[in-house]
Amino acid sequence: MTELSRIRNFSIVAHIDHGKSTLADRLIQLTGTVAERDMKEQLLDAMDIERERGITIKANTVRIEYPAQDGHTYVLNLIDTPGHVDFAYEVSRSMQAVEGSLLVVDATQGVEAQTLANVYQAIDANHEIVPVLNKIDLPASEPERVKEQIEDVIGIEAHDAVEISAKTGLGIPDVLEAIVKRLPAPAAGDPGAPLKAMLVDSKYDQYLGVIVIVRIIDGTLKKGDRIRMIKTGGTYDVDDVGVYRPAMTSVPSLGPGEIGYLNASIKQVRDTRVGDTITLEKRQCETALPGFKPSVPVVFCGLFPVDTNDFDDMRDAIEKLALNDASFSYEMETSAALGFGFRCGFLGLLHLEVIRDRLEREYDIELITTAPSVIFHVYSRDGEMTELHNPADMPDPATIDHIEEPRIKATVLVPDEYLGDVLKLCQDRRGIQMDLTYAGTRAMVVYDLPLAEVVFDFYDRLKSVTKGYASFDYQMLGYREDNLVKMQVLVNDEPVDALSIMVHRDRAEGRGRAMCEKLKELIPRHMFKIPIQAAIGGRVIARETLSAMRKDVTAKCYGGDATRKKKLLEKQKAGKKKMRQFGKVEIPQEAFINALKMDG
Ligand SMILES: Nc1nc2c(ncn2[C@@H]2O[C@H](COP(=O)(O)OP(=O)(O)OP(=O)(O)O)[C@@H](O)[C@H]2O)c(=O)[nH]1
Repeated sequence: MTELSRIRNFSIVAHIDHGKSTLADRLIQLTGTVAERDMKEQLLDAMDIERERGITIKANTVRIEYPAQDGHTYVLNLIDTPGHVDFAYEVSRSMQAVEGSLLVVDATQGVEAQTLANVYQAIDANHEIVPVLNKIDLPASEPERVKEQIEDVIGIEAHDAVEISAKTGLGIPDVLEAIVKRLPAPAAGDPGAPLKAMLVDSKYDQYLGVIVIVRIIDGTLKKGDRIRMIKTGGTYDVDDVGVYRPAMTSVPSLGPGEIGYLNASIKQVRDTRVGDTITLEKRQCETALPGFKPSVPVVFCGLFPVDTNDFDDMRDAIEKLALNDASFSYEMETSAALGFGFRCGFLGLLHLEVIRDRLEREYDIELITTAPSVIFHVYSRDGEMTELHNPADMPDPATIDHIEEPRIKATVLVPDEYLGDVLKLCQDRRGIQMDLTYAGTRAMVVYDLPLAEVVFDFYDRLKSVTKGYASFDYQMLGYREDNLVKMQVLVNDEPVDALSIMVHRDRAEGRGRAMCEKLKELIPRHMFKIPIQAAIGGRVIARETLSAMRKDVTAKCYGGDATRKKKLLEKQKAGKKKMRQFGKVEIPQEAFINALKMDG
């Protein structure tokens, strides 16, 4: 057990790409926590998707031993937090487990939307905060300007910010000293008291089962203890207790102030709740840690196998994924158009992408993803509210009194010259401006927006209209009534349920027209004429006609060119695999998503 005054627990908060993972790597490297030859970039980002996209999805932790200038050796526990908005809840939980934060800001970029969102969470958790300006090796870096910006926008002292380059290693020793000198030691706990530990995070290990990250408040945790999770009520025998250095290393026990892992033959991540209190079965602590909210899915979409024969494999894969991701929900869904599949719920769009990628990659299943949607609250005339997860389940409009939709508070930081485009985009998405302020040459715009207008392609559009210079973050505001209707699409007079969406009445015609035009381009011609219509209830509001095909694809290859002909036919065949049959019409997979994209 380490003496409390020699422990520092901290996290690193930053906007995506400002260098959080690179800094963590340097801290680990400089303290010799990992032998030089084992050093690979971004040690903490384990999953492939994380590596490829350079984003941190799941929080990780590492223990570093640092001999400080004062002659004492300190134990530094770093909790790496996810950087993306979808995982804000995990960030807020892991913040509770530490006392301080390094606020990393890219000195060439300055404060961004997620810098703000994350630092406010650190402030909420009463953290001591050390600002760190990264990337000062770059000629474009402006540390002085960014310091001023941190003071103006965030409102914390920044004149003594540590200036570093996580890439070259410049200034890293100063960061270590600042952690020891400027961050507080953990509050005193009683090692003899009944165990009280916070469940910070849990993850699944292929060989070891569920590994739980804990922060000890009071008492001592050791191998052989029988523990109880207060909220879930589960009891387990502890097989191993240890710390990440960053490799898992067993220790005899963990005491107050310490952060480490426990392994207790827990079968699934679902059995653990981030924020739960862990105590001993025999000697329980009197009070649990302050409550936590379970993370609830906010974005829903249907996932269907392209090849209906893959359904059983897909069910197995989804069940496996769900065991280890408590924030992902699913239920079976049958679509007249797409057959058997699943309606799945996610924390946000990135989460959706991650799960879809994993299904396709790790389990080799080709998927059709229907348009993401949100949960609408549908109030019937007799005052009852039902949650609508899928536009296809919309009750008879005659029975509906009104419909409410979730709204968000979106914060966008953007250089001046793109401000006009951002305002237009938000306005187009039914946004209501709440605030507009300036921080240097950047504008900070706050909008009240319907989540439904954001989940689909808002972020892509924002990036494209601002050439990637805008940053974005959001939080839920609650539900509000609006004039919402369900719009259906009919192809060859048959409704395609996977293309049904909820839209604002005033926008229905525009959206309907755009979708019909898109589908006309996306659906290949057939031997017959195909009407494509958008309708609200029984009323058609937009219509296009796809004319009949005149000649087959190989017609223009005259007799001789056999290979070319074969290639064309093969291409056509491959294309077929990705098509779905709707009545007599085949619709290509990409049509389901592309038809819904809203262009400028
Ligand atoms: N020139 C320069 N580049 C850096 C420095 N620090 C990080 N980078 C680069 O910036 C990019 C982003 O760094 P990451 O460490 O992945 O950023 P991050 O904040 O961890 O990103 P997330 O994990 O997605 O939140 C990488 O390409 C790094 O190589 C630095 O000091 N100087």
